[in-house]
Amino acid sequence: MILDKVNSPEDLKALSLEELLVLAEEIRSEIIRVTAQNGGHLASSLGAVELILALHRVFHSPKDKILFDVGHQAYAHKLVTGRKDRFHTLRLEGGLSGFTKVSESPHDAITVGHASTSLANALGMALARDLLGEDHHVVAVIGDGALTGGMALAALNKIGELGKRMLIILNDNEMSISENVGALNRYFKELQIRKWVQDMEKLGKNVLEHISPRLFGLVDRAKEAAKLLLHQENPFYAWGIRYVGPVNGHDLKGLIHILEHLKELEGPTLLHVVTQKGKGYKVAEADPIYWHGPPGFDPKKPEKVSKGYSWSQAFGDAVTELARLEPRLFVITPAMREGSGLVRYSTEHPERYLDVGICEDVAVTTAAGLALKGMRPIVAIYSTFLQRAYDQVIHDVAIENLPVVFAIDRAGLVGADGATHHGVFDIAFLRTVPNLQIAAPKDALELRAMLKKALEVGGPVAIRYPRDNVERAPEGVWPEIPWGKWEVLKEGREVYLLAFGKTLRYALEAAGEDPRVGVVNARFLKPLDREMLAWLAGYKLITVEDHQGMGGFGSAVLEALNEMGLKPEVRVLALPDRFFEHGAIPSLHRQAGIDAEGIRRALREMGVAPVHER
Ligand SMILES: CC(=O)c1sc(CCOP(=O)(O)OP(=O)(O)O)c(C)[n+]1Cc1cnc(C)nc1N
Ligand SMILES: [Mg+2]
Repeated sequence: MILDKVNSPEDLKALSLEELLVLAEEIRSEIIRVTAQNGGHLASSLGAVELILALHRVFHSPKDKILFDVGHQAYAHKLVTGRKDRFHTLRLEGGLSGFTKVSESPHDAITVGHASTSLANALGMALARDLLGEDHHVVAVIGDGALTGGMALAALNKIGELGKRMLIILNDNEMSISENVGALNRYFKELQIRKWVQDMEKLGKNVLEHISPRLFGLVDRAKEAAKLLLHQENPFYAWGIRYVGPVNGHDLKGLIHILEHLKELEGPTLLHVVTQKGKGYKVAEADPIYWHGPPGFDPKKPEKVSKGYSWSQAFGDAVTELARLEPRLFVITPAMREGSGLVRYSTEHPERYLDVGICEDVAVTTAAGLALKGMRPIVAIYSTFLQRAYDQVIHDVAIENLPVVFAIDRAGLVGADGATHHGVFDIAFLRTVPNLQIAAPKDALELRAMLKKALEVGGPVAIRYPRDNVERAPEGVWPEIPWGKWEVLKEGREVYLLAFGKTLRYALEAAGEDPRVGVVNARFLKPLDREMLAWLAGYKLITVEDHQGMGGFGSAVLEALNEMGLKPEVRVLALPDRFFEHGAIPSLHRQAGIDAEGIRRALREMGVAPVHER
């Protein structure tokens, strides 16, 4: 295999074009093989193979900095930068990250997972390069989806003003996870299909190539110049950035040729590259949405697998029904229609659905605008991505106590996506915000009850639920829920376990039939159920949460007990003050000590050893 000869990007410089083309196919096969075993971002990485080979052929990483936005499309980059022998460990505990990661390789210029950060990072590196008198290239690869993020657009504005030498590669496959959105995306599409460009293309190819390649070359350059000229309305010009393209992102020879030229240019240049998401694997080309991030599959007979009924689907089903009952309901997603379970809702209620693109800040503040006009918006958002809209939650929603519901999905440790995607800070950063209430349902029925009640109680309400499957709740059932009240699931004589969401299952498992150990579904995190807490203070207490310990649920319980002058023995089981890497969720919970075994350990330490151990 050619790949066997590639141990660093420099090895690519010695390969012929034919060898590079063979290598591209070998890399595709390896990406399919390992993603089939481990799961991962298949379609994005297949679409970026030629682009990555061309970049590493032309530039000299790690001296030249090649940044990948989001970093999920960089499997080919990992394979040609000395990690092919570990590639089979992709996204596995202790194995390679599914994204680029500075600590993993000197070729990984940035640690990513969240979108739209590459351009500001690139600007910083270019500024430092020039200040330090260094001479290297800075190249940022950003997808059309990531370019919908405000950070990216704001960085472009600054990059154009400062005029630093750098190359931005817009990897345009017209897809985010779902179909991409936004006016820029529409413009890119138009650029690709602009009639006259197509006609010129056809004319150039069919007629001129036969007459004189030299003349064909001239016309080609003339076309380029004409494009540049006629694209004065091209937004990148407004940003002060040279725009080149669109070019075929799978034409390895053409990419190398154009990159060789562009690397010599001064100032910021954007090369618009058109690729196909899933390129080279029929099922992924046909359905880049499902094959954006499939779980494992049979590479010979790739079929979609159902991952079971998830909390996301339970949420999607609930709001789809709720919208029939509440005409003011409006659901917003920041580019996560599938991930948030909103495909059905978006089909049934298109007029009250909005995908704003990868811009969580816009999602939250758009919801504020809807609420100010009397609507009842729900922002469907992953815990980790809500971090992008923290000020908007405070400034645009909470200060005016607006009725916005935050349906926080992926709350807790999320597994193979790792540290950039774990949703383990939301309780801490939300519970300090006045007016904002926080709840965590124990099952799909309680989720329905909370969503419906949240629309009635008014003010901002966050409802958090984990990345997990859940038992489906019957349609049409909307149970009442005593707002702000916890519920005792099991009586206990000596100690009570206070848990919610996913850790409730561990608490019930640890308590078993032991009459000394009670279990409380502490489903309201703000406000806490102080009345029940005062009663519980007569027992030993263990709080359990899939969240950072600092500022989490346990902290809130300790603060409340202190304010009430109550001093029971309390153990807080939560994540320690460090980041958790990627790995299987049960294993991560075990490491954090928040699973049933961790609870039993705490019970032993409190002198309540499990019955069979006495
Ligand atoms: C991995 C992940 O979490 C991805 S990949 C992706 C689509 C990116 O589209 P792009 O066009 O940039 O790339 P493409 O896949 O090659 O088409 C999204 C929305 N997400 C979720 C997401 C949401 N919001 C933020 C801030 N960051 C991320 N990463
Ligand atoms: Mg894309």
